[in-house]
Amino acid sequence: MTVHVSFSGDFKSLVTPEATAKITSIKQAMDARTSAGADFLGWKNWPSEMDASLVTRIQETAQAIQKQADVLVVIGIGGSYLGAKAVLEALHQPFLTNEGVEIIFAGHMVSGAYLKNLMTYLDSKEVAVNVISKSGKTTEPAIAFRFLQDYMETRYGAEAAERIYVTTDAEKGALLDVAKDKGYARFVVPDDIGGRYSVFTSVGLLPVAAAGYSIEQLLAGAKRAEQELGSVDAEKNSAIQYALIRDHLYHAGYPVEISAVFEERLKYVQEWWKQLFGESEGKEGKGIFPASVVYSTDLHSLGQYVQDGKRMLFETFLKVESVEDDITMQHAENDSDELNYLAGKTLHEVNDAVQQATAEAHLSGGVPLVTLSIPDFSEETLGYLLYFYMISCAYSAYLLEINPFDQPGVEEYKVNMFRLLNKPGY
Ligand SMILES: O=P(O)(O)OC[C@H]1O[C@](O)(CO)[C@@H](O)[C@@H]1O
Repeated sequence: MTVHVSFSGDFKSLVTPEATAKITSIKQAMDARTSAGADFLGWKNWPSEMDASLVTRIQETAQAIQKQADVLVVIGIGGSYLGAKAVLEALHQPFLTNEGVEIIFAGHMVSGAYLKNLMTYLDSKEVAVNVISKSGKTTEPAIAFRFLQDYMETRYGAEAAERIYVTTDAEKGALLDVAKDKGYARFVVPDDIGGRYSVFTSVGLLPVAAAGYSIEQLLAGAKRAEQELGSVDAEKNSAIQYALIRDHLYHAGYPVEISAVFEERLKYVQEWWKQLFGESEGKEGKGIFPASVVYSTDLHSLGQYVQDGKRMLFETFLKVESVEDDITMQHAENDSDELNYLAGKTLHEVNDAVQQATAEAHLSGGVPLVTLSIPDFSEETLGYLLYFYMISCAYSAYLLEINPFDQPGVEEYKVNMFRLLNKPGY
C-alpha cells in the first residue's frame, strides 16, 4: 500500500467483530448503491472505469493551451478549485519552472484588488481561461468569470472563444448556456460526482495536464488505490484503518483533527482534505473538525496550543519518506553558529528529527498521533493518496451515520448574501 498508517494507540483493539461488521455493511451498501447519498458515488470506480478517450481529449486540449497561452486562469471554488490546486502545489518543486503553462486561480474568493491586478499581470502574457463550476451558478466564480470573459473578449475579440474552456454539468446551469451560446470547448462534471470528489475528472485533470504534469500517472495511482483499498480487511486496507482510528478518537473525546505536514508543498493537500472531510462529515451536530498546520512554521506558533492547550485534539502527520532534492550541512571552520554538530546530515534527516521530536512532545502532552506515510511526491503517489482520502472519508462519514455527499449547511450564507445584495427573489 502506498499510504501506510500508524497509530500511537492500540490499533488491533479497534478491529472488533462489531467494527468489522459495520465496515462490511457500509461497503455492501456502497457497492449496491443503497447507502445514503448513493447517487453521488460515481467517483468510487471512476479511476478504473474512466473513458480513455476522455484522457486523450484532456491531454490534447492541454497541449493546445500550452501552444496558445503562457498562463491558464482557472476559475472555480471549493471542489472546483482545491483538487487541481492541491496536486499542482504538491508536484511543483519550489522555485523551479514546470514544462507547461503557469496556472493562476481566480474566483475562489471575492477581491477586487486580486482580479484587477491579475488582469494587469495578464496584459503581458498570452492567456487562456478554464472556468469550472458543476452547478454553473456559484456566485464567486461567476463574478470572476464575468470580468475575465470581458477581458478576453476585449483583448482577443472572436478568438476569445478559442481560449475559453468550460467545465460544468452536461445538461444544466447558466454556465452551460453561456458555453453553448459562445461555442466554448466544454468538459463535463459527471452528474454522480460531487465537487470535493471530482479531482480525477476533467475538473482536476485539465489544469494539471496544462501545467505539464502526467495525468496518466496520477490516474494510475488512483486506480491502484481503488483496487488495493477495495477490501474490508482492516489489516490490509489503510483507508479503513484511518477511518476506524478517526472514529475511535472522535468517540474518545477528540473532536478536532489537526493534519500536520513537514513540507510546505503539501499545504493545499491539507486544504483539499479540509473541504473533503469538513463538508462530508460536519453535519447534524456531528463530525470531526479538520484543521491543519505546517511544521516547523507552526511549531513556533500553534505548537504551543497543541502541546498545552485544551485537550480535544489529535494529530495526523502526513509524512513523505523521500524527497527529490536535498542539501547536506557542512562543517564550518569557526562554528560561530554552533551548528557543526549537524555536519554531514541532510536537511531531510534534520526534518525527520523535527518530526520525531514533535511526535514525542505532543504525545507526552496528551495528543494522540496518527501517521500517514507516503513514499514521495510523484504523480502516482499523489493520485493514490487523494483516492485513499476519499474512500476513507466515505467510510468515516458512514460510521457516523452521516450522508458524505451533501452539504446543506453551505446554503445558509448564500441566502443571506443574496438578500444583502438584493438578488431578486431574496
Ligand atoms: O462547482 P460549483 O457548483 O461551483 O460548486 C463549488 C463548491 O461549492 C459547494 O457546492 C458549496 O457551496 C461545494 O460543495 C463545491 O465544491
